[in-house]
Amino acid sequence: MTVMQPLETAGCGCDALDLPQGLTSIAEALDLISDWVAPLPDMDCVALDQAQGRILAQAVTAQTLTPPFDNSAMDGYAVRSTDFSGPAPWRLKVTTCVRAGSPMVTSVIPGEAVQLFTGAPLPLGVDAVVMQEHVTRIGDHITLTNRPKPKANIRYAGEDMAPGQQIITSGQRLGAAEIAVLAAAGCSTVVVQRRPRVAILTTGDEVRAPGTDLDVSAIWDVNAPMLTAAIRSSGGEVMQVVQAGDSLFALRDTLATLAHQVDMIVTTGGISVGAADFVKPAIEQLSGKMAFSGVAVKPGKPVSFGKIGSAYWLGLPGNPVSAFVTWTLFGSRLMNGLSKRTTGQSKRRHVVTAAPLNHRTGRCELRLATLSGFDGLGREVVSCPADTQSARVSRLTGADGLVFIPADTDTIPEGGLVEFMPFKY
Ligand SMILES: Nc1nc2c(c(=O)[nH]1)N[C@H]1C(S)=C(S)[C@@H](COP(=O)(O)OP(=O)(O)OC[C@H]3O[C@@H](n4cnc5c(N)ncnc54)[C@H](O)[C@@H]3O)O[C@H]1N2
Ligand code: MOO
Repeated sequence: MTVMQPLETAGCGCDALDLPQGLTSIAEALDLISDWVAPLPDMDCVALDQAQGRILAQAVTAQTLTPPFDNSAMDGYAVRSTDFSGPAPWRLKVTTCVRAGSPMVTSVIPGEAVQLFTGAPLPLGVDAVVMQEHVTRIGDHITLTNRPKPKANIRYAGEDMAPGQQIITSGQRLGAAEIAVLAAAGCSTVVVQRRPRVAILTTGDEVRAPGTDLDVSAIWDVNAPMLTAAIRSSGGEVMQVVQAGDSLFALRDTLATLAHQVDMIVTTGGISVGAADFVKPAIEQLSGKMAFSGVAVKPGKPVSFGKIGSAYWLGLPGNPVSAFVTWTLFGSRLMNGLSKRTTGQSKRRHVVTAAPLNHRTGRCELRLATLSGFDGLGREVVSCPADTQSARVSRLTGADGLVFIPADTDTIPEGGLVEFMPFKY
């Protein structure tokens, strides 16, 4: 067994004092998001078949026994273990047959057995079920050569869930497993957190909607479709997707309008130091508040977070890989905070590298990584084919997650230990 060191919470190294001035460390930025975000108070009551992906708002307690009655776990014969004294073989008379969904047979007397199908209610007086493969049946008699163990192949009432038992805590995201538990407990509806309402605002005079013709120096909008998908899969409701040019006044007015309509605005682009980067000046004109402006992360250095009125604002860089990485890191923290999600969040874990990784010190680098199996010591191995290029979107497919190369590390040798954050969890 390999024992790895525990992960440091601020293990990316980007909080070191000698690192880029004015940038917030990753750990501090994540803490600021958690500190600033107040969970949405509203809840919805939804039918169980509409609950997938929603966050449970109230713990659920079993109201009844599950299973509701003692029943057979096998197709076979219900018997009384007291009938098996003396030497084998033993011969019993089969009096009747009970199927799943049939009424219970009330009595089985010594020397008799009842044929049961899986799920059929157990008759009174029996204490074991013998699989039909383990008996010889001739006419209405069965012969057994092995003594049945008491309680064999019986599912007892309440052995799965008992009244008063908490079966699922609040804050869980409902997937197939949780929905199975709720269905077994007889819940037809559940109380879930309201989905965070999100607006996406992409900036850039050069950005065009996919499907339109590109004139000279124009590019298609990658960020809006990508973020629409990412926000929906983190449980958000995309209310508006707006494409704005690089104009301070247009951005200011659009942000002001959106801030009244949604819980959260995600912008992309226009937050660096260029003369046409107007997102922060627009927020300043709206008297917005800034929690952090720039993080010691590569890619994604300009990522920023604050509030415009009552709406949260997450400002992602324009480069699509930077926007993807910073959404993965910070956007999901924000969504989880808004929807009170408490469990199942992306867990960073240790893996080892398939080849040496070189890195320019200064910012913690999040490099796209592909899981490639296990080494001879049973440790999970990742490959990071190339350093992160914030505009090379094609590398996103095939990546399983992000490897953290600490800010102050210039080389990680082959087989070196690194933190890995999976995209799917
Ligand atoms: N002098 C400096 N220049 C830059 C710095 C710096 O520190 N000093 N930082 C660089 C880094 S790092 C990043 S990241 C970018 C971030 O800039 P912005 O967030 O202001 O983004 P834009 O300049 O608006 O766009 C960057 C890039 O991305 C393309 N883009 C924008 N939106 C989209 C979209 N929706 N879909 C696809 N591509 C998009 C845009 O055309 C630009 O090529 O700044 C560096 N510069
Ligand atoms: O911080 Mo930027 O995302 O490296 O290109």
